[in-house]
Amino acid sequence: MITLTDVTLTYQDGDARITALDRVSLVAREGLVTGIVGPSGSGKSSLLAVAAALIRPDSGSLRIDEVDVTALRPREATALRRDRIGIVFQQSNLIPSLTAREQLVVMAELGGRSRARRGAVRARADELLDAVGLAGFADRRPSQLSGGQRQRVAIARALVHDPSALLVDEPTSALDQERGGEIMRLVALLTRERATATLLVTHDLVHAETLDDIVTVVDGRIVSEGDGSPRPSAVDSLRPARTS
Ligand SMILES: Nc1ncnc2c1ncn2[C@@H]1O[C@H](COP(=O)(O)OP(=O)(O)OP(=O)(O)O)[C@@H](O)[C@H]1O
Repeated sequence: MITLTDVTLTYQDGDARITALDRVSLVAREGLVTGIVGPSGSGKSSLLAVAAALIRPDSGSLRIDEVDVTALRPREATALRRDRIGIVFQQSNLIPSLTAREQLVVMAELGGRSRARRGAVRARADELLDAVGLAGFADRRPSQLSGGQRQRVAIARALVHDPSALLVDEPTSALDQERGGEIMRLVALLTRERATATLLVTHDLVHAETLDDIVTVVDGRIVSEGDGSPRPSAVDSLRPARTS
């Protein structure tokens, strides 16, 4: 579960300060995708960055499950980010020289796993690539994959440490509508299967049926939120996705 309580975030802008988030509170529950929508510049990415423990807010708190992240020392926050938080960026941010499998193995080894466990790490990478519809693509480099496939690798990579929080920033922005829909359904399916609390920023609602809950941000404030319970259409629309 991700819990933001009364979060305010400002940025220095010359002599002035911009308030990007203004006393924002929200709860994202495990097994559900909470969509964050709102106009450009409203604070969506800032909200995601705070929830990912990438930016510390000026005030208010972030909890991941039972842990108050805002009370942690920087090193503890880094460890928590690695172990409990998976992040998927707008662009897939893959390393060009690595194969799909290696992208996941490198992420797994950031956790300091020993060589003795290499076989297990590789098996885990292949299991995740299979889960995102990329069985058979493990040896391809990013340049040998389509945009949708690259985004699938990025999603698999975010799941390597079996996170409880999954944060996804505009995953469809580089894709056509059909591929974008496949990625959104995949995120929804994995959210349920792996019981992640998923926060997903999107600028449009074309694929709204894959969201369980929708939070609207305007001028750094939440102006509307759902009731936190799954919408029937979101549950019904899930099917195992294949490669795109
Ligand atoms: N590093 C920064 N320094 C100063 N101001 C910033 C910084 N990052 C964001 N802002 C400002 O904070 C506000 C919120 O920005 P944010 O990127 O969170 O919005 P957004 O809703 O994600 O926008 P978009 O949909 O265009 O990506 C905006 O006014 C933006 O200009």
